[in-house]
Amino acid sequence: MPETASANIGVVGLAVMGSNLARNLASREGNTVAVFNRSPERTRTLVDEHPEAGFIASESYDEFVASLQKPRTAVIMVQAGKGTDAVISELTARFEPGDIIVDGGNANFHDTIRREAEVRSHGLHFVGMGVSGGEEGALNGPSLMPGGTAESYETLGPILRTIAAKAPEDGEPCVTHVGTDGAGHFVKMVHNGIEYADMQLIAEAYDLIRQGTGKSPAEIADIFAAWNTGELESYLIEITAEVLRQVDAATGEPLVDVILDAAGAKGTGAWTVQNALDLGVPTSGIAEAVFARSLSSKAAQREASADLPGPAEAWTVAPEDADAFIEDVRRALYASKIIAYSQGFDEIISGAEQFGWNIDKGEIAKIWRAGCIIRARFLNRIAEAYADDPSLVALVVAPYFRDAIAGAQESWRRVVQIAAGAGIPTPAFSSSLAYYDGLRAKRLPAALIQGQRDFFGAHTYRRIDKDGVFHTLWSGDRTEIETEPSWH
Ligand SMILES: NC(=O)C1=CN([C@@H]2O[C@H](COP(=O)(O)OP(=O)(O)OC[C@H]3O[C@@H](n4cnc5c(N)ncnc54)[C@H](OP(=O)(O)O)[C@@H]3O)[C@@H](O)[C@H]2O)C=CC1
Ligand SMILES: O=C(CO)[C@H](O)[C@H](O)COP(=O)(O)O
Repeated sequence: MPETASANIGVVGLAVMGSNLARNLASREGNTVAVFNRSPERTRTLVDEHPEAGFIASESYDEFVASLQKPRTAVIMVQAGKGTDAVISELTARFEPGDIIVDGGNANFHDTIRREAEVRSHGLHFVGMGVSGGEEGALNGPSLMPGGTAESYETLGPILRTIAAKAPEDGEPCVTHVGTDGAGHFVKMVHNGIEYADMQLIAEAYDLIRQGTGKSPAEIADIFAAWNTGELESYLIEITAEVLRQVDAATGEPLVDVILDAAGAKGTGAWTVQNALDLGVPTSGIAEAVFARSLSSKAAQREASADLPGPAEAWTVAPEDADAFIEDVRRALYASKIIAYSQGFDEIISGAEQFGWNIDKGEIAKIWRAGCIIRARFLNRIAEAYADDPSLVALVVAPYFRDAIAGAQESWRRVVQIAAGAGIPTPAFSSSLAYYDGLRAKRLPAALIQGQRDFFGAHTYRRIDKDGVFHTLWSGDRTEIETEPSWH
């Protein structure tokens, strides 16, 4: 048991994220970091490998809590779900009013809302904090999305600002108080949904170029590296080039050709879509990205379907057209990426309304500029768009994005047409374009759907030419009556 409470912050959970976050904290002036892990071996390994960090290590919750200065602050970095609840229960039993428990795991924000209320009932602060950037980000500077009370952020904010990534444009730390209770984890969830869409779009771009031009992964790596110097500049484009360039030591083949084509998922993308459905937000590009991973993992169905008929003729791009095709794909990728972010921010707006959070969209764009997986040059444009018009209804109508899509849309349409004709699945490219055209449409066939609903279920409809709610007597003389609204 430590003789004095000497740490100003503690970390519970010392797997890849917690150990790196603890080292990041310890490297900042003024911090003394207490560390604890359920299995003591991890704690011992961390302390042995990093004596320079000056960790105060504990092998029990009692010791850990005793090593923290009051008011105590502990960051939990454990497996989200039951592990988080177990640690919260141990800390809550030992912490005192005014102490702060931070959950930096990928928690479901509904759990965070529940936990915040429960922990608050003990007089403690609970901060659900989204952390993005993986292992490297946790160590050198993640993007941080804390929720919780403004009061807890007064204590926590200065420490978080020191460990967060710094935006390359202005050096601003990538952290902001997102909103109360589950707001931070909600925004992190949407971040991950956008991450799924971004990754799927990149994968579709790669697939089209590979199948269309026959270029090798290494050649396509060069294309992505070139794209990374322009408007598509982003971490995900950068690492795509790295992955495509990698050669498998065992076979000498490109690594991408020996990796099983079944994409995993831990659940945050699915949460984004589940909540979008609950909120009535059309995040179709993100949904397609989640479903594309599911489809890729349906081994039996894919095997059984492998001989199903496709296009009669094989498709390739003539060598003299290859550069133009690749440029079309680049533009289609940029336009679709804008849609993915537009849908993600739409979900943030609706979630904020639903849960009573005052989320500053421009600040969210700013804290995603560095440290996180979706960091990208064009986040500056999103921040500018919300600075120009904080009540912007959709990113796609902001002047910069409107112009960007105007410049890309002919390419985008060609790419989707070619993919459909060639039988190459591009669910994210295609659904993003359909979403864009759906938003643009002066009139949608939803009118027919309303007519059908009224026919079979008397669900009623509204008219374009007068107020009120109407029903046609379909089973009677088919005259129209004004009526009470049915449920939706
Ligand atoms: N990996 C990544 O890139 C990112 C991860 N995250 C999130 O950060 C958190 C930590 O991730 P990561 O470092 O990958 O670790 P894991 O998600 O693999 O979790 C392992 C850690 O959880 C601890 N743990 C599990 N169950 C319990 C329990 N009941 N009581 C106490 N401790 C428990 C383990 O302790 P023990 O050693 O005893 O088993 C270990 O320290 C997760 O919530 C994850 O979703 C967020 C952003 C990125
Ligand atoms: O949170 C993250 C980055 O922001 C993680 O990397 C994320 O959990 C990866 O998700 P998945 O395993 O579902 O692809």
